[in-house]
Amino acid sequence: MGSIAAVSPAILAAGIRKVGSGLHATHSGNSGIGVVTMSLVVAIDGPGGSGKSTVAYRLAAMLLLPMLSTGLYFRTVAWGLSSVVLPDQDDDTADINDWFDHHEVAVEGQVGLLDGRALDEELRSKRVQEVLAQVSANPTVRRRILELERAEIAKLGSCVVEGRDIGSVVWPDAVCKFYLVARLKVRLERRPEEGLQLLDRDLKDTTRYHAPLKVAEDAFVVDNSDESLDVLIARMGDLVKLRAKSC
Ligand SMILES: Nc1ncnc2c1ncn2[C@@H]1O[C@H](COP(=O)(O)OP(=O)(O)O)[C@@H](O)[C@H]1O
Ligand SMILES: Nc1ccn([C@H]2C[C@H](O)[C@@H](COP(=O)(O)OP(=O)(O)O)O2)c(=O)n1
Repeated sequence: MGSIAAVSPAILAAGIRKVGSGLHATHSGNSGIGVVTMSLVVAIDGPGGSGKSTVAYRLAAMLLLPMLSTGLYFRTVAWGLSSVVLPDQDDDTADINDWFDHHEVAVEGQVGLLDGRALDEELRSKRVQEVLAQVSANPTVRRRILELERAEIAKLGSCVVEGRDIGSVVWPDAVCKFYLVARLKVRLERRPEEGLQLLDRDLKDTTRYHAPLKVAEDAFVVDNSDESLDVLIARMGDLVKLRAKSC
């Protein structure tokens, strides 16, 4: 694990432990022999209010890559499931599989799509906030969303992906992994509408049995409490380029 706070990208790069190439060769074309393209996935994980979406958006723009906010899958499913069935953490129910079999969940930009209907403000509603942690802890929900996330990342090819378990579970071979943190006071100030519910979600996200929020062992921990976004993005961009070159 590294820290981005005070050291230069070159030193940081030397401290990275390599677990995979981070570059995936994908074949396109019906023959199976088609063009070989290389993809570069950047993973950004961290707790709520640490700045993941903001940083992912800015980093993706700088690197000219698309971004994917995986929290939107969980919020969209929480919205859909909350009107049907509330899953217990360890409940691997047929009901949930059935729900997924009969509904189409997708993410496009910063909106979730449920059966083609765009959900935006709904995803930050009280109804979603109340069930989000419970839905996110359910193993069936996680398994079904994991399939969607991986399919979307494979489709995008190269992208910046943010969430809770991207570097540890969804895409462990990401070329560069960041784990964002920010002081609690700062996070609460940045998320006034959520208040102390943020703490509750932190606790549930980090202690759930399936794919808990944790720092991947080869991730850079980035403190986003005080640094300006411009400085942070420039450093992170340098690191991604260094990592991509070394693969
Ligand atoms: N370095 C920063 N300086 C100032 N504001 C920031 C910084 N990083 C994030 N923010 C702000 O904090 C809020 C929460 O950030 P967000 O990206 O939504 O966090 P997350 O996706 O981790 O929940 C947003 O309003 C964002 O503009
Ligand atoms: N990769 C992910 C992304 C989100 N989740 C769950 C857990 C989170 O509390 C909710 C909402 O995620 P989201 O990224 O929208 O939340 P924040 O903007 O970080 O507060 O979804 C997850 O379990 N795994």
